[in-house]
Amino acid sequence: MDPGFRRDDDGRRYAFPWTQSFTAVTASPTDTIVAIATPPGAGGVGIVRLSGPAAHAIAQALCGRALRPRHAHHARFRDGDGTILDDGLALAFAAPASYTGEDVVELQAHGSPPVLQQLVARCCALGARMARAGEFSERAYLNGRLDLAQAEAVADLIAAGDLRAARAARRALEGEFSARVDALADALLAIRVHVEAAIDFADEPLDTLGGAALRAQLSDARAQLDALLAAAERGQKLRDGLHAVIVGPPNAGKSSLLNALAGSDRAIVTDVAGTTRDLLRETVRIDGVELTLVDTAGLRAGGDAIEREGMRRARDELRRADLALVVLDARDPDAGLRALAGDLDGVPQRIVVHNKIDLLSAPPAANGDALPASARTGAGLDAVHARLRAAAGDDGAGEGAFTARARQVQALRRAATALADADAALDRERLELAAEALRIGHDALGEITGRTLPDDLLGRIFSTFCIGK
Ligand SMILES: Nc1nc2c(ncn2[C@@H]2O[C@H](COP(=O)(O)OP(=O)(O)OP(=O)(O)O)[C@@H](O)[C@H]2O)c(=O)[nH]1
Ligand SMILES: [K+]
Ligand SMILES: [Mg+2]
Repeated sequence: MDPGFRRDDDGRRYAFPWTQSFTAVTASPTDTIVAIATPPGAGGVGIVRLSGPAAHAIAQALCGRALRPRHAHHARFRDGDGTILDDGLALAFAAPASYTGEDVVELQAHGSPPVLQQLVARCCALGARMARAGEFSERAYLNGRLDLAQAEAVADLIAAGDLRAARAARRALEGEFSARVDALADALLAIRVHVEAAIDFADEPLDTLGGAALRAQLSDARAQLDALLAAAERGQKLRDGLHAVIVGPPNAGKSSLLNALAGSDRAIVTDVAGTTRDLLRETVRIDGVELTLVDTAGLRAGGDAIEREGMRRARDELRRADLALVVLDARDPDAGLRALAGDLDGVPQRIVVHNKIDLLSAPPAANGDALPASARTGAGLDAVHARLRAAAGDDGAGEGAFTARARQVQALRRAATALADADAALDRERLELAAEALRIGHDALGEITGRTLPDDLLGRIFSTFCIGK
């Protein structure tokens, strides 16, 4: 069904505000869910969270008293036979002013796994059921407390590997990303209204129907979408971490560079060409930015069966890389690069390092984009750090990125393609085609915030969250 338009009784199309045409997934959960909200393992405090219509009644039975919303109560949590399971704080929130939009209770007990499990078991005996992964956030989404991009940002914030990723998730959680998607969707709706109206006057040339203004609006929307896509792609890298593969000819110093960047002797270094065979993965943090570095076997013709298998793995890994960190011997970098032949084709980004500059008799001459360095002395490594950090989505300012998931980036790309199609269709005055492309673009944007969402997507999205969130 077309979410942006309705037909009146005479069959004429009219625009229908898309935000209103969105019918929330109407499943209104009637059961009360419970889960341990703090991470597994022992801790000073552990929190059990309840959400749903019976949350307050269950907590009352457990604590032996009624809870006033938004007050901290000291309470003894008792089992069915009156045994004290633990004592702690109980906090109640009344619907709709809670994380999920339902009645919620948080029980803060001692962070002992068996105690917390007993509390959960008691809540279940009193009528709750165990929450599925992500079910609290799913309910928050279903009750309109968060849109989908914000709900995903909650999971991203929890999983953030470093401060920059956390900040980007925070921005998405505060709705900045959603607001930009919504603004763009509104702009597209206006364009759709215009095109649909023009279809009804198909005999007239588009120019007389405000065609120029329409084209200007569309090109504006495309520019906004491109900027949003760039910010989302940067955020996706922050979220997923950059996957950088170190490649180069044997003995160029790849393993030495990995060790220097990781700050520890992870990889075996010898002067024997062909030392590294297996892939060696290392998560490194460069000035607070997390990325995965993979050391690989040196690429060259020949080699024994083990080395050839190593090279096969290296090439395989390179195909999945976001970035190739190419290490060449500074004394003859060109020969090294030639040895890599077509191996670097298709890798989205590369950083070339001319290593072993300590062995040069003269200081290295500027050589294109290549970074002169020495894994042995540490010379030039700052520049390697800076380039890696930039490639990992940190533009220095660190602003402007939103954590984004592959799902969201794909939807933005689909929208961008659709708008390009719409533009091309308008060039040819094919209004029906343009209208259809605009609808596809509009729907793609709606998927990001969850305003237009294929039903099966919802379950898949929330099942990737952790329990208790
Ligand atoms: N002088 C100098 N020697 C280096 C430097 N980097 C690495 N080496 C030496 O070069 C040799 C090869 O280093 P590796 O790190 O094992 O090189 P690799 O590229 O991993 O080699 P393979 O795994 O065999 O492909 C070792 O003897 C290192 O000590 C450097 O910056 N300066
Ligand atoms: K070596
Ligand atoms: Mg090596």
